[in-house]
Amino acid sequence: MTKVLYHNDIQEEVLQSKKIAIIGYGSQGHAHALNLKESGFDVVVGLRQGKSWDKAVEDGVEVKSVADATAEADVVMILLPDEYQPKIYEESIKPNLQAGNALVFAHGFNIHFNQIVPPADVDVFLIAPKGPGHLVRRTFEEGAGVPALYGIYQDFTGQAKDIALAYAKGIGAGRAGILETSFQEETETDLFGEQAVLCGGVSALVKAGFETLTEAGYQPEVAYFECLHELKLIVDLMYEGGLEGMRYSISDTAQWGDFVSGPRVVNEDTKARMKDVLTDIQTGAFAKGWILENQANRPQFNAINASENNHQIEKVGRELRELMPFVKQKANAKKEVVSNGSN
Ligand SMILES: NC(=O)C1=CN([C@@H]2O[C@H](COP(=O)(O)OP(=O)(O)OC[C@H]3O[C@@H](n4cnc5c(N)ncnc54)[C@H](OP(=O)(O)O)[C@@H]3O)[C@@H](O)[C@H]2O)C=CC1
Ligand SMILES: CC[C@](O)(C(C)=O)C(=O)O
Ligand SMILES: [Mg+2]
Ligand SMILES: [Mg+2]
Repeated sequence: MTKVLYHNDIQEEVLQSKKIAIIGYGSQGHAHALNLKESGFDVVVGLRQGKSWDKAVEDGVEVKSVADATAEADVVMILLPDEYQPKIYEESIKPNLQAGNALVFAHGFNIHFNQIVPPADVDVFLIAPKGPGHLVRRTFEEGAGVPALYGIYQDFTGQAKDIALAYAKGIGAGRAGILETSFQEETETDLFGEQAVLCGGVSALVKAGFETLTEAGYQPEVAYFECLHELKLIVDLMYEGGLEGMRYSISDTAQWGDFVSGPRVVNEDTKARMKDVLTDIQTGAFAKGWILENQANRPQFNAINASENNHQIEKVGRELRELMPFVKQKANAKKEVVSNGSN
């Protein structure tokens, strides 16, 4: 079995004498900055003036411009949106990197697809949490953590692995498990997971289920609770006990329906489509399309986003969540950071 490292396997001294610049204070940025700071590390956040800057100051974190934070740091973690990283790297990070610094990513996209080409005299590695940034923060505060992958692209100092592991420990990943990967594996599996399963696959499945019920004349509220709201409760059981743990808690009727009807919906045809998605990722076709979409100022992204937000499942969901204060509270907490972080 692949070696999984945990909290007590890792020495953090190598990072204690270093200054860490977290560039960006969005979903991942705020979590890394606050978790590392509370783990005892010396953190500065690099930003432009704006909402994230104000939020970071409010959170008690030292904030400087991207150029100044990079210039004074030994370890520079880029937690900007992937699509903006190359430009900000060229303008403000690259000119301020010094030999022996570490350049760090939470996702391998820009290195793997050659959008950022780092100098030869720095360490380059990734620490990729396998979970949303807001959960990296929330689980850390709860005394738990989100697993992370580490991968070394360039080891100029000979210390890249030790620094990477200390960083992963500092954000709390050692409580859940830290695994070695490569930039290629992380990039391709992360893109595949978010497109085919976690985000794209699940959203399409939920919407198709909702539409099937409402088009058959069932109440949208019933369809919302059945196909979206309850998904979290079912996935929580999978998170805790795998498919077996989920099946332990559901009725035998549900489990039989799971066995006989699940494969009628997701089957070899679906797997063939998943393989197409993976091929587009591996060949770089997906990356090329995303880069071009950004160069054209996102016409398709914006149009699809507007139409998705207008779907009946979203309208009915907004109304129902207003009446569930325990759900609303968490959504608002997330929105506050997201609206401060996203473009
Ligand atoms: N989201 C996630 O949970 C995960 C993300 N990752 C990776 O982590 C990285 C960061 O992603 P994510 O956290 O989603 O990013 P976000 O979209 O949440 O980051 C937004 C942050 O970037 C700042 N920013 C944007 N443009 C600029 C600019 N021109 N100059 C300075 N700051 C700027 C924003 O500041 P402002 O308020 O001024 O706009 C904000 O603080 C990506 O590589 C992603 O793939 C990896 C694992 C999971
Ligand atoms: C699943 C989406 C993700 O890969 C993540 C939260 O891990 C992302 O890029 O946001
Ligand atoms: Mg991702
Ligand atoms: Mg991911």
